Amino acid sequence: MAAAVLELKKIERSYRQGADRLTILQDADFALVPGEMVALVAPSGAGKSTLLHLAGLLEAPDAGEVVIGGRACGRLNDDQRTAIRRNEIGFVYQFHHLLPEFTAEENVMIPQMVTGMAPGEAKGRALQLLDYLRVGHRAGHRPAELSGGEQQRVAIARAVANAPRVLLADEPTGNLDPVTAGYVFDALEALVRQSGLAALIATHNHDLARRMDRVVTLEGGKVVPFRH
Ligand SMILES: Nc1ncnc2c1ncn2[C@@H]1O[C@H](COP(=O)(O)OP(=O)(O)OP(=O)(O)O)[C@@H](O)[C@H]1O
Repeated sequence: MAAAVLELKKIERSYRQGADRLTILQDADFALVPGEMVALVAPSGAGKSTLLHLAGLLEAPDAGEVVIGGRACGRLNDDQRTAIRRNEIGFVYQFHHLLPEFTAEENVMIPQMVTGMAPGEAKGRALQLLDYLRVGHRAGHRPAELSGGEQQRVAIARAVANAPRVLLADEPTGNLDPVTAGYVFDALEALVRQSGLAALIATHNHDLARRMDRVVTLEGGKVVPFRH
């Protein structure tokens, strides 16, 4: 089996709630290998977003280690974590979070230019990705002029613009009607399969979850296989 691109090792995470502590993750382990698509299905409030934030270095665990591409991230400083987040991790959220004043193409160019890529090259890759996700014909439009499904496909293109190793998605089709959700998921799946990216996708949609390689859930603070 290929080496994991994302590993969570003995992760602990709890939140203070008034006088109490709410334990979300306790001794949680998880690993994701290249080319793998894993669904994270758990009830609301179970800690899906927390797990994705920890995996994406947006939050730090209370204990345990997040390892990305073989590199333990716990002792890295903010700049080093930001660099890993920019280059190795792509995020897709339930709401697209595209920049409203910029076109679809520009939204996909910006993260590339932040890492120093020349505008011409960034534009070429943006158009290629938008075409691949079947929104190339909408490249010159601003987010408000796009449908929900188109917005999410642009958000996916943006998330993979820097060719990350890991894609983390939090309910990426949660705002869409079932048919549009299916189309957006088709595009996401094709991209993951074609690029060898590893994806962890939180979803409430069991039909989409079944199409992934594995389905996991959160139980007793641990990541465990989902059983029907
Ligand atoms: N910063 C915080 N401070 C205190 N409690 C928090 C914080 N973030 C999350 N929580 C609590 O931790 C629990 C898990 O939250 P999380 O957002 O990870 O759940 P989720 O499984 O993603 O839920 P949903 O499906 O509704 O998005 C919730 O009970 C939430 O209220």
